[in-house]
Amino acid sequence: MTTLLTVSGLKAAYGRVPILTGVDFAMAKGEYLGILGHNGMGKTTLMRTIVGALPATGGRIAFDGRDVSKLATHERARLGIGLVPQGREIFPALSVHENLRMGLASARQEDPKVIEDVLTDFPRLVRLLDRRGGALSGGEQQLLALARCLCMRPKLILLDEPTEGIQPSIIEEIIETLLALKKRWDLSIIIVEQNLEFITSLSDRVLHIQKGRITGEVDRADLLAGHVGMAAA
Ligand SMILES: Nc1ncnc2c1ncn2[C@@H]1O[C@H](COP(=O)(O)OP(=O)(O)OP(=O)(O)O)[C@@H](O)[C@H]1O
Repeated sequence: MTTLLTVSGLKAAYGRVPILTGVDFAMAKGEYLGILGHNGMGKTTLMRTIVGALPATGGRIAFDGRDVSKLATHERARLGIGLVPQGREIFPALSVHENLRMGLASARQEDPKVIEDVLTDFPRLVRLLDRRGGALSGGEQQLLALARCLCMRPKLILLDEPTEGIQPSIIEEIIETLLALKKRWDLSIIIVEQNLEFITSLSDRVLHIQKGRITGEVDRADLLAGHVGMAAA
């Protein structure tokens, strides 16, 4: 197993209010890691601290063999850490194709062929390339946000609540897309979710976060046996 990400004693706060109180975990290259936790437990804060949108107040983040704790967000993106944020944040006035080009802009190398390559895994987007981002359904926007992130050729994607407000039929399509990506790309993903079925379908392992720290872990065998909810209780 090759380790891709190691988070040690990570702390973060909003002003004087501590939110992450010492997060510890490691993940392997190629792993899909789920993070489950109730509202307000610090899931989004953890994602924001890993990408550098929120400065850590303590601890260390090592990515691909290098300490990235002090690097700026764009430097972490160039090294291969991508975020698909909660709420998706696509550009509503830009077309689907233009949104994908924005993803290219944060890539290590801007190669326009990457968009074509990424689109092979997103047939639904191929039919919508000229449509404005704001005119897409929530599920289509989620697929676009994921495709846009892939255009920067990340090694690690942080997916924050991808199923929020999305129809079940397209949730199924997102699961299939992520499983196809796992086979075709050398990709690792952290999936923050409250949807148990979604997280179980995709994760090799699930961590449970409570009050800003990791308090439990469920492996693949227990996930398949349906024990994930118990760990989150
Ligand atoms: N910008 C902010 N300023 C101050 N407090 C914040 C800010 N963002 C989040 N918080 C607080 O930090 C805590 C953790 O929030 P966070 O968004 O990380 O939780 P979460 O586990 O992702 O929750 P959810 O499932 O509801 O998205 C919450 O108490 C929240 O109110």
